Amino acid sequence: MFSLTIVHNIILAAFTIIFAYAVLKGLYNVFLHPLSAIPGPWYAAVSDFWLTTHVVRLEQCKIVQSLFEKYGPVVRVGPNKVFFNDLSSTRSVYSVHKFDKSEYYKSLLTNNNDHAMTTLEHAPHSMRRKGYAPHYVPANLAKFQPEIHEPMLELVNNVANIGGKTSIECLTLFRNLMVDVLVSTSYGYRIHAVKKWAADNEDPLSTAISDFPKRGILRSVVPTWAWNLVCRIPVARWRQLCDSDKIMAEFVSERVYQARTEINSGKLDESSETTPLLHRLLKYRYSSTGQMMPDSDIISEAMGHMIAGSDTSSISLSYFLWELSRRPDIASKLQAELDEAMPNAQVIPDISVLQGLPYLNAFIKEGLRVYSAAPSPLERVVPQSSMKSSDGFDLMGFELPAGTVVATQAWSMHRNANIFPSPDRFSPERWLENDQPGSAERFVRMQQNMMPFGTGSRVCGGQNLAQIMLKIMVAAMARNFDVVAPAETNEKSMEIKDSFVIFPSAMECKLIFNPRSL
Ligand code: HEM
Repeated sequence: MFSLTIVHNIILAAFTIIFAYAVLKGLYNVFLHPLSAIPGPWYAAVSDFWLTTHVVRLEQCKIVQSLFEKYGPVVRVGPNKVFFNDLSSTRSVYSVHKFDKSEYYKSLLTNNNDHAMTTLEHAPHSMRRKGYAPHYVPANLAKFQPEIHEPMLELVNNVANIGGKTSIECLTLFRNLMVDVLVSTSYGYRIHAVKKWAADNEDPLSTAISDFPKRGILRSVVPTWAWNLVCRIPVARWRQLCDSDKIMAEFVSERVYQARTEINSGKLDESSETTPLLHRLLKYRYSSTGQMMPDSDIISEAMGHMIAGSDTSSISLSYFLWELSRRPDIASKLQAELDEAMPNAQVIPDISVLQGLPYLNAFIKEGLRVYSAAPSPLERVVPQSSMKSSDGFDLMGFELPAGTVVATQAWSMHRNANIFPSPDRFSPERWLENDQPGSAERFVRMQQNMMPFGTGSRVCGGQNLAQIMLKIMVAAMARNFDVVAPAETNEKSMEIKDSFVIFPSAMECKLIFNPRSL
């Protein structure tokens, strides 16, 4: 009896101390913390809990936007986190000072190893980037057009065969197309994911790529011991999701092994006009050490590109096509331009022709503004000594100490009504040149505020490929089909949710493609 009372009192005392500590810490964070002068809701300053509740409800971008609307362009969103919505601060953080990334990015590791996206520090990142960057320059990508056109036209023919009789789930279809393109341009290998889709066969790699982010979210909220246990649950679909990292790693490892064997046996076709990404990486030496890139780095890097490139592009295109289904005015202008530029709907013109089509390009710019696939805060950390001030970093008059996490988000930069009037309206026309006074200046301001691919030294490494793919996919689909949304695809099902990348709330985008009389 006596010992029970002691235990009871000890527990009570422990709870009281923890509670008192939490209250004092909260009060310190709100009133005495070096960031306490920064506007924002007091409950966000107390702890990270409030923002996390919105992250798990998949609505971080919208909630942050509502804070900017209420508190202005600098907002404290957590005890140690400040987000801003301002062009010159964006330049300063991402392009001039090139702050390192925050720990958040480690949740995107592939094969438990870094790739360009997850390498936090500037110097090691820059070494990695030099290895892959030459692959994505426009002149090199243009050489891969046959590898892109082939699965694209195969997809068009398969969709035409369905003849608009049933709706098609676009996220899956276009992810398969991206997987075909990424696998052939990265490894010089054909996986035929679109063909498998047409035959109603699932492609395990494509499924693994789509499962990987979901696995990442689950993995980050479950402790390792519990994760190892739940992954043993003998349900095939569940095991597939748990193993998505492994499935991708095995696929890429096989490609590395195959390419090394070809190189060592002198069988590699050096005369080929195109060099897949993998072959570049296999020959790449880190500039600082002169060492070859180790296989583990090559594998995680290549996996990182497959993940970064497939869902982002397929989600963007799905939203673009949904917009076409709702806006016959836009669809008819786009089709009129494409009918002229693509007299034969089964022949995709050279990319230089598509790049010269004003309405297509305006449509894609507006699509990237409204339906940016990765519009989330891009977190960086104020370094120990920043060049702006000896004590910290001056963000629009607020002194931020070293270690503060700072970020801006494309979602808000793209919805600034001073730069983009009626920002919620989808209007390709805003990107078309006109002879109204001030039009050129307005155009420059809009360009400066666009950041669908991020900005500065960590800008999307594959943005040129994404741009090429979006142009080809929109041109081929809009030239060949009229897009109609079935009743199940509507404002509610397509409501944007975000978890770094966006997706429709229904997790699908079903559309009907009626073949046009060509
Ligand atoms: C519409 C499609 C795409 C969008 C919206 C998009 C968006 C982004 C964004 C916003 C970042 C910057 C992340 C940050 O600063 O934290 C990024 C990084 C990256 N993206 Fe993309 N991306 C797209 C397509 C692609 C494609 C097709 C590839 C390549 C196959 C790719 C490869 C990468 C890589 C490698 C990085 C890391 C860059 C680095 O730090 O060196 N992305 N992407």
